[in-house]
Amino acid sequence: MSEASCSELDDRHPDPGASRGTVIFLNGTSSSGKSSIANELLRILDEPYFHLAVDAFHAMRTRQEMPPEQLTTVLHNTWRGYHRAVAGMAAAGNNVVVDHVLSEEWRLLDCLDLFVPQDVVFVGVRCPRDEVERRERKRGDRPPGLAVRQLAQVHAHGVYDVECDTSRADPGQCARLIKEFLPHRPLPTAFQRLREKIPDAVSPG
Ligand SMILES: Nc1ncnc2c1ncn2[C@@H]1O[C@H](COP(=O)(O)OP(=O)(O)OP(=O)(O)O)[C@@H](O)[C@H]1O
Repeated sequence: MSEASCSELDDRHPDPGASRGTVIFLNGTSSSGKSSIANELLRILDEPYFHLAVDAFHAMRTRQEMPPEQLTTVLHNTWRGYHRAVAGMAAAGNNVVVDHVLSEEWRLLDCLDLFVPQDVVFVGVRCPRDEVERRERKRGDRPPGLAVRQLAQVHAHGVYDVECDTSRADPGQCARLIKEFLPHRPLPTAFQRLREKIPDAVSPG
């Protein structure tokens, strides 16, 4: 390729190089209110953000029945692909809101391995047991008991940059708390501290 055509290509595909996106990582059980906060964040944040939800990835999959062993692998690979899609979007300079359920340890290890730790704002989305059960019953589109089964593992790592209790604050208030936190993020971030705590944070997944 000639020098001229190379520079034309560069003009059409500007590469800002060093810039990476911020990842606002919402973690909580099902029905804790993550999607509601993500929607509010996209409404109020000044910079462009993408809400990447794993449900959207599951919805892209073909609908045909498969045997249980295959389904287990396909679900696992969907999660792994989702993590890599988030990392890829952030690496290309896009800001991302992730809503995630860290109900299996490998998911956190995989994210710690993939995401640039100083770019992650790790948000604990807390909601007490009685209230998640009430919401789950009311919405009726999640298997009964799902949120309670996830409660013990989801927050087991114990470290966040910022936390909200959605039984005390509505999604708008939680989103504003996160927005106000963004310009004052102390270092090391929760992801940096977790990588120190778990030095071989390389996913077995
Ligand atoms: N702060 C809140 N106060 C009261 N109700 C809320 C709050 N946040 C969410 N809800 C309600 O709880 C239900 C679940 O909310 P949402 O879909 O945001 O949860 P989620 O954590 O994304 O769940 P899932 O992981 O199952 O998709 C919805 O009916 C929503 O209206």
